[in-house]
Amino acid sequence: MATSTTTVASIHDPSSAEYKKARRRYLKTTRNRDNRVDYEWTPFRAAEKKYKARFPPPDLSNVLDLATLDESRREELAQGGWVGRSDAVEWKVIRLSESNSGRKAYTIPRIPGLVILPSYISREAQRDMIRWSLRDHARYPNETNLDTHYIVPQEGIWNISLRSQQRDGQEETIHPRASCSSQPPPAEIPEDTKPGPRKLISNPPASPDTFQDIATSPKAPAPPSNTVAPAPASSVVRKLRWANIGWSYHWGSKQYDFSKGKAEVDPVLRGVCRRIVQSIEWADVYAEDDSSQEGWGPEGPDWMCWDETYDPDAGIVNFYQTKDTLMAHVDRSEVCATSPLVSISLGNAAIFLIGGLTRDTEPTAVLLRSGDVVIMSGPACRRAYHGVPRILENTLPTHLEEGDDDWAVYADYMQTSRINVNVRQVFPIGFTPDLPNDKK
Ligand SMILES: O=C(O)CCC(=O)C(=O)O
Ligand SMILES: [Fe+2]
Repeated sequence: MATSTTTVASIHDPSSAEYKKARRRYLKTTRNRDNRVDYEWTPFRAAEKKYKARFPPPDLSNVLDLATLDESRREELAQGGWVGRSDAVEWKVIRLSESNSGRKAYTIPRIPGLVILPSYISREAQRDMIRWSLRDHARYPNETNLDTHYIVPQEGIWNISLRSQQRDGQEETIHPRASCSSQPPPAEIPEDTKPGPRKLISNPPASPDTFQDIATSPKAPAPPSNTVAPAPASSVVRKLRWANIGWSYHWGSKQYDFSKGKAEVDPVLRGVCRRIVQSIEWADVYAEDDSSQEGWGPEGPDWMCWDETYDPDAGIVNFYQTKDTLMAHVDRSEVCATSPLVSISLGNAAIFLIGGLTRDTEPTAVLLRSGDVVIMSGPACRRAYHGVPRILENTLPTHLEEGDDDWAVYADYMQTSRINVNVRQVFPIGFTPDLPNDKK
């Protein structure tokens, strides 16, 4: 059974061993660093730097933490000692349909179109989604970041790694895609499997006019690195960073590859996302916003029809280890530029930053905990810069440390992980992209 290794608040307590260790490490690694504040930093970059800092641990008093309003999440809040504030930014409660008793939905007036639903996913459903992400989804035929550099058998890295553990000491080896048997150990870890910020490429936004070009000229995928050595399955599983949902998308080139055809979005996940979108009283999100008519495209706002027209066809499952970050970016590869993007957080908590249409807008920081759902919708939010500068270590809630049957192996992985299930709509319903006949 997995156990929490750090006592509550230790990294925040100057007399604790953890605090002293972090300080020593900080002094050692920053000895020769130029510590001047860079005045060239955009407000977004400055916020990323602030929350990434290992020492001293960042102050979260400007981070919106809606879990602090919920008595039933007290224990969760105490884990790791990372707590933000409910009054860090102005918010409003909006209506949810009746079937959602006990749940709440919030909007942030400074980011029209952003909806936060704390603790929307039940504890049981969180465990099911974690199992699904690792065991059922991060495997053939869905693409993962590992496929670029490793030959991962069809059952997927999670199942192979589990089988290896059960065989007592006889670890299965995962082989690199590029042959490197005569090579020395890798000097450099390939970008796709490296912890830390992802390298993101900026592409022009997708639109009904540009997508046909994209569909017919996908960028070549990155070549496999020839510095990757064979590795035991249990270490490769920790290098899993993403697994694709629906339409094929490559994080490296930030483009959909429509030529690969359309894969089904898991029906349970699709149902969860549609129920969430259908539950929200969108008039509470948009009707009172003065600028609500702008930026929607030629036919104007369409939020009134989302209960019928919202249907996700793509997405990504992100797997973070506690040192990983996701740099500021805009998700603009989808033709539907205003349709809701549903983002589900599982496992350790994270700081989520969301700003505006450029990096010059000061971002709002939101503490996302396991079971929280964020919706990014509409012109002001769907194409706003956002990122994840910090996974908050030791914040795995107890309901994910304990579970029945097979849960122990998941609890062990989740001890240092966060999973984000990020679901999007690329095309309006009824729109059939013009693809080669065999791919439709
Ligand atoms: O991990 C998150 O909360 C956000 C992920 C994200 O922005 C993305 O997958 O595009
Ligand atoms: Fe994103």
